Amino acid sequence: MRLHRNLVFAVVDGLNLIFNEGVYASKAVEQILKRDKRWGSRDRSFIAETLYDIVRWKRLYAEIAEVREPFDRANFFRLFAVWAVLRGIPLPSWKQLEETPARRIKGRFDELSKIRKYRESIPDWLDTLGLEAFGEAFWEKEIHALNEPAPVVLRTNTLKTSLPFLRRHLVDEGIASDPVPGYPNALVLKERSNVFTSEAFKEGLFEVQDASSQLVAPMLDVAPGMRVIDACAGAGGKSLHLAALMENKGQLIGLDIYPQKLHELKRRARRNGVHNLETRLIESTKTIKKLHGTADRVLIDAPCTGLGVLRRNPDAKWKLRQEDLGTITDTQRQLLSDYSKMVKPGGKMVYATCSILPAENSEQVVHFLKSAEGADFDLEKEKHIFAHTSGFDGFYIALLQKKG
Ligand SMILES: C[S@@+](CC[C@H](N)C(=O)[O-])C[C@H]1O[C@@H](n2cnc3c(N)ncnc32)[C@H](O)[C@@H]1O
Repeated sequence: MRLHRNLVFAVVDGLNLIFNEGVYASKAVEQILKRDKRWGSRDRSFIAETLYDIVRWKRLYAEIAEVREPFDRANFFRLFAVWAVLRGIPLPSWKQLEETPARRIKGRFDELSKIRKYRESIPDWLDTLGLEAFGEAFWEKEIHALNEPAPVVLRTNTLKTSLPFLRRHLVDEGIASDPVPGYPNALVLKERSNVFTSEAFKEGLFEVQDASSQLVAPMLDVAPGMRVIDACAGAGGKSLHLAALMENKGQLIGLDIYPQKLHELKRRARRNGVHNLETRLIESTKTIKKLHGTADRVLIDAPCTGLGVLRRNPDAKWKLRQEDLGTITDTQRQLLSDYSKMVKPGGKMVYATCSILPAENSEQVVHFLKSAEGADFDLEKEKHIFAHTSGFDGFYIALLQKKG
């Protein structure tokens, strides 16, 4: 592999955006890729994948490169040099990369790989937390799996097509995919590709959604004609799935506190051919009070640490601080208490997170069931989904039923 100057410089600029300007990795990649229309798909993949790799392995690479934050430009080139040397990619003789000690890099890598927090490139607090929650053997497997790059998984939009038809349609566009046993609407791409530019996507035949995330909406046990509330709808990954399961019949209400997310949800709903969705911005407690006791089904896809989706958002390892955990669990507790009131007697509620931490998951449900609001609910079933056992994102999904 030959390294091209403008691509490597783009990577360095991307690292600066992420580590010095606080831009999310996904946004930084988007921003950098817009820079040069002449870049082909290989160039784009090189920039995106290298950026994600260096973000994922930041702690390990910084330790090997002997650089400390805040990083300057020279530090970013050193991180890049570590990335290249560890992949056996010959370094060009640019002045930014001269004096790269290749042999020392490999030696440091071998040495540091003996220590989990460096090998898996995670902050100390996260390593301690994982160890306490799961014990060493389980934690090692899970954090290792969470550092693997994630496959691209599609969810067939059954309002518009079927999985076999979508699969054939994608082949016609040069995109090969495989069904995933146990996930009735999922297709996993054989090779990473930018599916957002495909005709099938523009026609709303699929959404990109991890296989574990595709288990959330079916757990809510919805049927056409019901009144369903997606209380933390965001840009609507789960709302769109719920609408498909409801066959566009009944009423689906998507709530969130951010108008721009609901705006994006409406845009996606149009592409998906969803007609039974209404969005409502939560501006005060009144929005929720008006809905008390009215819903057959409520989904609380709660804001969380995102520790189950590190494969997609490796920068969460560095953005999240240990002290954030308390604020996040307080919010989750409050949402369970407030939003469960929207469920009708006899109705059902799903509480879900894309985290693996018990404190955000089963411990929240146990606490809720012991509270005054939770006394009316029974836990029907729960799924603890881990990356190393499922091969997909880490998730937690609990189904609760309100007594009749
Ligand atoms: C895990 S995300 C939801 C993802 C979304 N359901 C999906 O499938 O694409 C959590 C969402 O909760 C929203 N949120 C945060 N605080 C909230 C609150 N107090 N009430 C409702 N939504 C809230 C966030 O804006 C975010 O969109």
